[in-house]
Amino acid sequence: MPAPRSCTPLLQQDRLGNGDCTNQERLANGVCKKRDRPANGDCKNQDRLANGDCKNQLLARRQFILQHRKSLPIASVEKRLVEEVRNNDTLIIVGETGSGKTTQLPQFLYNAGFCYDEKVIGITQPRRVAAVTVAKRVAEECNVKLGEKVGYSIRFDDMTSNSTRIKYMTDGLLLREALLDPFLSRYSIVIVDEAHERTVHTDVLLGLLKKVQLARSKQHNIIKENANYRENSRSLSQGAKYTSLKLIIMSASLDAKCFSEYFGGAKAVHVQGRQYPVDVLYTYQPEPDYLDATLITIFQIHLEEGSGDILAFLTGQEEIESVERLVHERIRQLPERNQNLLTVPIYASLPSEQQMNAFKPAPSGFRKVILATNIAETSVTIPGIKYVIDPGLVKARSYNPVTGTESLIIIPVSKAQALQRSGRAGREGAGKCFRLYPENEFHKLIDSTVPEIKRCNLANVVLQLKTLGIDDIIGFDFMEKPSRMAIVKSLEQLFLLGALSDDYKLSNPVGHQMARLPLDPMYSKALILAVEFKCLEEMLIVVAMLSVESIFYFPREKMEEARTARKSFSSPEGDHITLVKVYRTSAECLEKSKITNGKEKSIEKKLNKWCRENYINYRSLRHARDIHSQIEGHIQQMGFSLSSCGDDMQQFRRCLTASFFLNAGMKQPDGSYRALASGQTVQVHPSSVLFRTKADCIIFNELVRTNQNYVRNVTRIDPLWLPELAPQYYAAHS
Ligand SMILES: Nc1ncnc2c1ncn2[C@@H]1O[C@H](COP(=O)(O)OP(=O)(O)OP(=O)(O)O)[C@@H](O)[C@H]1O
Repeated sequence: MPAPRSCTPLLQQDRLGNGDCTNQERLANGVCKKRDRPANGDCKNQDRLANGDCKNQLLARRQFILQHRKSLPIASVEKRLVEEVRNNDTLIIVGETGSGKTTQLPQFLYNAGFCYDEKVIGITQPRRVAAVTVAKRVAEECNVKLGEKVGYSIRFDDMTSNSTRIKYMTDGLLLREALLDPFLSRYSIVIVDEAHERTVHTDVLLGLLKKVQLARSKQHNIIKENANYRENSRSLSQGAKYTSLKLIIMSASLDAKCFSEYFGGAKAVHVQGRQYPVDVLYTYQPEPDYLDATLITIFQIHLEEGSGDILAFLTGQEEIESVERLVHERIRQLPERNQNLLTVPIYASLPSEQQMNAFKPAPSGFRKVILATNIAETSVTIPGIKYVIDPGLVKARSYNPVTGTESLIIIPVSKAQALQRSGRAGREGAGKCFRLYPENEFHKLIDSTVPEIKRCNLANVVLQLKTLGIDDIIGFDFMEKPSRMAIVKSLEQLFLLGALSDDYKLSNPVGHQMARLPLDPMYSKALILAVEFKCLEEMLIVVAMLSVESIFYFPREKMEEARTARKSFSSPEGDHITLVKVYRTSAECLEKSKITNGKEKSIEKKLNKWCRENYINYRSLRHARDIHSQIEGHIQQMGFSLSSCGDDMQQFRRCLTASFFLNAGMKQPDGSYRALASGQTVQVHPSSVLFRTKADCIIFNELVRTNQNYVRNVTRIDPLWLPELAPQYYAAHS
């Protein structure tokens, strides 16, 4: 392997202009001082707390945080912002990345008395990792234990208590809360942060909050009027419950006008200024291989720039893992003095405690490079990051309502996303962002991301809205309406899955059960049906394993060994049963090591070793185990009992057919398949165990579009099962 090239040609906007990025004088300028600062969390140990040194460190840390808060741009407009919130029921706040919106505004509002009558200020984030890390930071700033005054709540992890008044959460979680408390009566204020991301949850939440806000102010007015006539204490206390709901929409890169219009001309305010500058650099030419360009830039920074950690944005787990391997290979070729570079991955399907590794400081003398998907794009502050590498791409969902197929495709980021990414540098000092595309390409990017609601299957959204009692989906006040065709398709799908009655109402128990499970409707249906087919144990494993990215991995240099290892798990019936085998064999390995050595760490080590030997992705498997136990909890709450079909895997395949019948394919004379629901021609993906042995009829879980249409996670079925087990679809379509 050749040593890394010294420099990808980069042109610094504004300041440098000449594109020379090897000039040591310039590079020395922004040396990060972060390691001089008191380290976070240094004083956990109680013994050391008693020690005066540590107390001093804590005091210094508090002082430092206080100073830091005062220096944030938002600090100078605290009074004005509080006044604006008092005077407006809905407010839109736009302020630069790092100006202090997410961490400071909730504290301003708490101090201004908005948590009267034990009300809560709720702040939603599109991503779990942001909700958790920001809550931790704000708890530290408030000098309280996390879960007391300041807490967070995300799916399967609730760190709040009765005393929590500032609550960070995912937007999906607030939607689920609305199912139990349609007036969101615990909240005095809801802040929808990073609204520019326009995730499907954000968009549904905005529509719902608009309704709740209206309903709450109506209730409030009625109760106030009643209370004027009779000093009735009961109606007064109800009045407290139904005080009007304040709504704040926030982002650094928001089209304030369109949000304002949606909220009936709501006022928009701008918070000026940012704390530290970020220099943005571009390449001279488009980069033909963005992964290679990322690698080169990582080493260019490592070898030529001053201290400070690196955050590189990639599109998914597989990419992150392959870049991670390449970085390790190249580190080994460097002189020993330069080998002080660590990699830390972070992506959505990584277990939470492993995600948190990205937030831990690198050991002294080391530089860390965080390889991240867009989960690290907004809201988060990763201490130590001074350099951001942005290849300008993102993996996004795309949906074709005509064929009913959803796929993940790699597309250029929007300007808003590019801005957010560069905003991850310059949070503790001046930073640099290396955009791996020419500057003119930046100007061609779309301003903001196309809302997810316009490019995804809406079955989940529709089921959620129906559960909230919203029956007229087409008439629902979406900020941007999804296409009528997409709505109709999802209503049809839910009807075929048995969630809706023939007048499209959520009037049967299956629909309610499906809505209770936090899964895609087809997966929920598979679990519910598995009770009948007596294969819930197997289906639960499959659902958990399919919820993570790539269980198997095939390193380029050891492809043959990896293939041989996979063969030992392969089932001739297909990928689903293969996944069951992997899960069960790994569970046996765990059991064995529990018996021989009960210590948690060494058990995990054994599992890790077993995974390496079998070319199984350890991180994915751990995540699948987590998901398995979380869904098992739901299933138990719903009163289902786990039953296994034992060796009768036909039962299991029949159950798959009964639930995933919309994803069936029939072999064509040329060896390709015809997807029966959409009529598209598809190929079995090379990663499937059925890639070579072609079955006549298959069920698949996923359709991926690259240079052609591939189906992944495939199982062989008997074509006669389709009309037998899904007559509602196949009898009608035959
Ligand atoms: N976990 C943390 N550790 C260290 N510093 C932090 C942390 N969280 C926030 N900060 C500091 O507080 C500043 C303000 O962060 P905050 O998230 O409130 O900004 P913001 O305006 O919401 O930015 P964005 O739009 O990027 O979310 C950061 O630039 C950083 O200096």
